[in-house]
Amino acid sequence: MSKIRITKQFSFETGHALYGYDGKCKNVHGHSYKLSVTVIGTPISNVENAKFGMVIDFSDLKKIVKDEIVDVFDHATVFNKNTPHVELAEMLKVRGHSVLLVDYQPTSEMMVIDFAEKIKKHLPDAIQLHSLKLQETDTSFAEWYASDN
Ligand SMILES: Nc1nc2c(c(=O)[nH]1)N=C([C@H](O)[C@H](O)COP(=O)(O)OP(=O)(O)OP(=O)(O)O)CN2
Ligand SMILES: [Zn+2]
Repeated sequence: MSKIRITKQFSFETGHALYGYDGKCKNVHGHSYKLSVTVIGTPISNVENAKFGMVIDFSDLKKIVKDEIVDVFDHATVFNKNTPHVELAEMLKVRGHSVLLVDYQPTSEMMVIDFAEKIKKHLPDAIQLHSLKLQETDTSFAEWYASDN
């Protein structure tokens, strides 16, 4: 049976700031991120299986990405926990704002690496993560490919 790639697309609104960056993105600002998740596998060939003909049910893939990424990052502001932005994050948190402290600079490159690790952990054994595309703006995106890593 042929190997097939399937893709599901997601979107979420997230704030961030690039501490130490030499441009306007050092300021707290936000993006309407778009994430495309592509997995690869062989369509299930057992007619008795409710998922017959599917690599993975799109809704199962959706649940993984929603639980691990979309619901965590949507309407949160992401800061690098290794910078003085931790103080700002704490102030926002105590006032009830949704803040995420991550162990990396929250560029699209580093976020897509984080997302790849999170998704891989939850995929069934027979399915591999093929690639991710994280679009920060209409003109800027980062891609992760299993074949590159
Ligand atoms: N390699 C990277 N460069 C930049 C990142 C990033 O994640 N990786 N992020 C930013 C900012 O957070 C922000 O996304 C600005 O990006 P930019 O494409 O420069 O946005 P603009 O609106 O200025 O772009 P247009 O050219 O007007 O579409 C900065 N760099
Ligand atoms: Zn940005």
